[in-house]
Amino acid sequence: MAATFAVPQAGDSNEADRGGLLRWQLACSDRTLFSHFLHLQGEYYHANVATVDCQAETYCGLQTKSAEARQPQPPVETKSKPFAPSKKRQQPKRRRGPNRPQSPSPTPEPRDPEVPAALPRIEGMAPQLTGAPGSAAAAGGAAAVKPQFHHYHHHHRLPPRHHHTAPASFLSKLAFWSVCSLSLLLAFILLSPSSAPAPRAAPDSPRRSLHASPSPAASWGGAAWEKKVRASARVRRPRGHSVLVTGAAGFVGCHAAAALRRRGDGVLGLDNFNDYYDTALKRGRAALLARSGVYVVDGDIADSELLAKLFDVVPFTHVLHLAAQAGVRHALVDPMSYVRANVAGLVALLEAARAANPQPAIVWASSSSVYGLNSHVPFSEHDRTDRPASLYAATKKAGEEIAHVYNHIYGLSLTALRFFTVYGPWGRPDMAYFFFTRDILAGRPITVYESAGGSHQTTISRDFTYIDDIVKGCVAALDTAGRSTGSGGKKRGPAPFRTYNLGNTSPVPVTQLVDLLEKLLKVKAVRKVVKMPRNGDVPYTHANVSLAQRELGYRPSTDLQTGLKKFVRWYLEYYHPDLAQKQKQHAGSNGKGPRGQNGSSSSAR
Ligand SMILES: O=C(O)[C@H]1O[C@H](OP(=O)(O)OP(=O)(O)OC[C@H]2O[C@@H](n3ccc(=O)[nH]c3=O)[C@H](O)[C@@H]2O)[C@H](O)[C@@H](O)[C@H]1O
Repeated sequence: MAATFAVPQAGDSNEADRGGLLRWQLACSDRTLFSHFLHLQGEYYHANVATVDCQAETYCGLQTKSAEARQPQPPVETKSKPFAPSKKRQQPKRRRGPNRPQSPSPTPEPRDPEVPAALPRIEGMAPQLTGAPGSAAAAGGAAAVKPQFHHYHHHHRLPPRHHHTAPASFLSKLAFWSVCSLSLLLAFILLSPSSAPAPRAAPDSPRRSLHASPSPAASWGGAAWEKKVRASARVRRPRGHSVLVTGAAGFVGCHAAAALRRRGDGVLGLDNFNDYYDTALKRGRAALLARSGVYVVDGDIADSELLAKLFDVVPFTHVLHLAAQAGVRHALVDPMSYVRANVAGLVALLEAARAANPQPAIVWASSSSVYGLNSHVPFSEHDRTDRPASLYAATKKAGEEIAHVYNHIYGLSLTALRFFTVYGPWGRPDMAYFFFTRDILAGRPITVYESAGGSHQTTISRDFTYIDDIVKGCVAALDTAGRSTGSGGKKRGPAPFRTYNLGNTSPVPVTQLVDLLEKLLKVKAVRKVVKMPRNGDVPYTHANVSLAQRELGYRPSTDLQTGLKKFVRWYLEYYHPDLAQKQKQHAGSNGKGPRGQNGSSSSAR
């Protein structure tokens, strides 16, 4: 801890400061040194109060305020005999009370013989405590204690004690130092980096700091583990794929892995189960996959050793790379998590893939957000993507460029899919449709953005795309991906490099999304309409999917109302089974009959 304490001095020009008892600054904190301080305070209480009065201040790195500005003073003779607390306590008490000289003297007061006894300790500590090069205390303990200090300290700062009886004076000093100690302790606690509250997400927000959630399954390797990996990746249909799905415990990942597994592809999941949002939801998705025979390895895409091992154990034909740091607005909170996952993580994966033998074809999740400030609608793959509006978008755009490098140099087959606001059962709690549902049910207000004006758009709209349509697009992209051509780390010929929009092609205003949720939940939303802040959001998205239609046979078929109905049904069953039961009964009594447990045809259940 470099701590500087400034005590009003006789020479100070600022009278107001003189009146202050103690001014201090903590440049940084260190528990060890603070504990020294506490220890020294203990010494103070054991020692003669008047004697150690100055000494204790010096221990703490107390400096006269504006010390450098004051006139040079005659040097003070200090002895450097070793500190001997017990001896010190035995020494005769210093004069105090009415007998002590009262008037401030312009000449230095000779140091009390008791004071030097403590100086060696002060000398060793002061530089540490003050840390201010050239400061009086930093220059060396006792010499830094200037004569006026004593004058002011004894005659101005605590004048009343001179008129008290000895016990009263002792008590007042005790009280004074107690207050000082408590203030310092409080300041230490507040300013200590370790105890300072970590940046937290807003209350009830699913977002938290991004850390892989600890799990007993987080270790990997060994014969049993390899057996599980092989079994999960085993292909069960003729000409089926063996697919490594990264982000398999994520929203799109779990649906896609389940769909691939259903048709007999070999699927191995990989996920680091980070706590960007509720890890229980991720574990729930992984548990569903486990029931259908898909093992999700608990590991990080940035773990090159793990990736090499996986490619060593399984000759994957494909990688569906969906692991990423998602969310547009969260990039304001934790920008580095986007760089780590979407840039460094992607490179780690591509490195492993290019070194693998055989090289897999890679299909990966880019985003509609790469269109950024593009105003040419509907967004086509040929439109500009060089004006991202968020760091999330920028990292996805960077990913597209990085992918091109690996295609160009190593012959990796690469397909980027630009997803447009995907929603559905088992969705992401950080997305608006999800937390709007949660907040509407809880009776909490929701913030609905409206256009900030100035653009040709008047309402904020999204091309909301249902999860089943996205999964179909992913599977089609895997099925049509040409082979990677590299081997032994060298390109052997040109390999496919593709980019597709996967959207719904019909943008819906966010206000209409809320209308639909109100209807489905049978609860009126408390809307707080605000101008869209500059948080990375764009006012409007609309996919042109003609390329995906032509080359992948992609045809989105779920409108927002139908998709939201499936989402709401799942949400209620998952979070509010009692409410779901009531709705079912209500629907039954209206002659509609009970519905299935989950409306998603590609349900991961
Ligand atoms: O397709 C993408 O590329 C991205 O889609 C998704 O981003 P978005 O389209 O922004 O979805 P989402 O957050 O659900 O906000 C929806 C709407 O609600 C508005 N919105 C949002 C919050 C709020 O409090 N109020 C509000 O009106 C908001 O202004 C917006 O108009 C993915 O999260 C992202 O990872 C990425 O994949």
